[in-house]
Amino acid sequence: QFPRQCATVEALRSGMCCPDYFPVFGPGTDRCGVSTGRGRCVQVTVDWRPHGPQYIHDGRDDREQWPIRFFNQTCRCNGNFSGYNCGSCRPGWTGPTCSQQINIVRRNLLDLSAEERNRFVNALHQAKVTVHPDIVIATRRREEIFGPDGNTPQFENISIYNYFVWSHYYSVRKTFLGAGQQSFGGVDFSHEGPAFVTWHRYHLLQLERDMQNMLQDPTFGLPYWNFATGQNTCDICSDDLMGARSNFDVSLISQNSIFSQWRVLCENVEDYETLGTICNSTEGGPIRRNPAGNVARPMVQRLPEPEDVAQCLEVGVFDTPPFYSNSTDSFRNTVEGYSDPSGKYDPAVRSLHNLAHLFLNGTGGQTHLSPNDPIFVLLHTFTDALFDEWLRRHSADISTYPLENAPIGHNRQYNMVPFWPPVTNNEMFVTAPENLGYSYEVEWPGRALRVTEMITIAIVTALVLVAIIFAAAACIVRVKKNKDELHQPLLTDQYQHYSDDYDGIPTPSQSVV
Ligand SMILES: O=C1C=c2cc(C(=O)O)[nH]c2=CC1=O
Repeated sequence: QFPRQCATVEALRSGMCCPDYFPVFGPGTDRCGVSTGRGRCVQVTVDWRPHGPQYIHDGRDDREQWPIRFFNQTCRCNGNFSGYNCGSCRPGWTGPTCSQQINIVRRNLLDLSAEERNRFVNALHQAKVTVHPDIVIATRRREEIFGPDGNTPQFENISIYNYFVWSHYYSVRKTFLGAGQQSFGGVDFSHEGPAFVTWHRYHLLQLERDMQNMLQDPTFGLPYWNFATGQNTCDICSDDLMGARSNFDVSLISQNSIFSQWRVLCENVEDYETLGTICNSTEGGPIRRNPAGNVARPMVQRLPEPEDVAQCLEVGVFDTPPFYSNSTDSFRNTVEGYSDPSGKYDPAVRSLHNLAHLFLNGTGGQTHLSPNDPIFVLLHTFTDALFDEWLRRHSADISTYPLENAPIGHNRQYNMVPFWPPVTNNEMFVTAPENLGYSYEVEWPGRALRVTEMITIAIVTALVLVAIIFAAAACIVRVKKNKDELHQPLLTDQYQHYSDDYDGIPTPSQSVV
């Protein structure tokens, strides 16, 4: 959420979070790398436009008009420079002056070689145990951020992967309304609205960049899981990938997988809600996963079909009013999985992204916990690939992305919670290869024909065939007639002339023949 340099009483009191890039003449002398033209410290721009009717507690949540409750000044970087102090590069650029263009390829996990699989699993584990070099998390609401003594900022270190988990939790946590009061759950800054695709896109970009820095490999790309297999098994749940099922407990991961050792973050959600605290970096129990094992809900015992993907990509409008989880004919609500794959909203349906989550049936199926299961990364890269393909096919048409009246956090110009430096939904609504420096190696399924289309094609084909047969018959008749006209009458004529009055000398008409 915030750079370590800004987790101080002074920074919080001043509202300024503009760390030095290289403080040549002491602290505060090179804010945002100003001395080398990387950037400068500016006022934060926030979205003041009205939000939708779902959120009714304005003034009560730190995430409103993000990030103004914490900071109102941030770095604005020039050119391809980026990051909290303009010390890094915009996605798609690398090198000391951020002038080298790169393209990262995100590949199907199942297409990786044994060595690549091993490297990816090890990289995830390294991210799980490596403290984030730049970012710390707030463990209290803004009201209590200075601690019991008013002088101890309540921030903690967190690992790179756990920061990925925590960011998701923070974006979906309920609004605390006071001790003894029920927290308000009608709020979600990353789901059930147009920001679903943009928020999760940035979430992944941030993890990918953190892992590139950790590995010192700017070409590292996150793979994806094509979850649209239509199967009732998890094809990436093997010990060389995301971990097989344990032989001892159906809902645990096999001990041959490193992921059986992972411990989850943000489990005690009831405590946070009643005490008004925030999840911290303390880990709890193991990852639970029981793919296709939810016997109470047969609908979530099978993964989406390839045909669902093909249909979803044909939904032509990005989002539709009320820009929520009951929107119909909305690409966003379809890929998120609250509509059926053709776009029709149906409250009983769970499809695509939602269905893949629920299929996992455990940690990965509960919104406040789901990124604890590393399958989350792969499930979301595939969802992002779908979003990118939709942007390509529909020419990145943002006209139906609402500027206002979307659920809180989802307006086009809203800064996505809890990312720092501020980044709007708008900035992620672009095709990835051209604007964000990554692309997907993926082949999309073609759409099967509908019954009406099949009938139409059959009728047209039959009509064309009949027309061809008629034309051919007419042709044959005409050729035959021509043949008759050319040969038979002439022979008859000639024969008649010669035979009728033949005297050995042809008449003028006979000599022409
Ligand atoms: O982690 C998630 C879990 C989800 C469950 C549903 C659902 O449709 O019930 N949706 C989810 C989204 C998540 O991100």
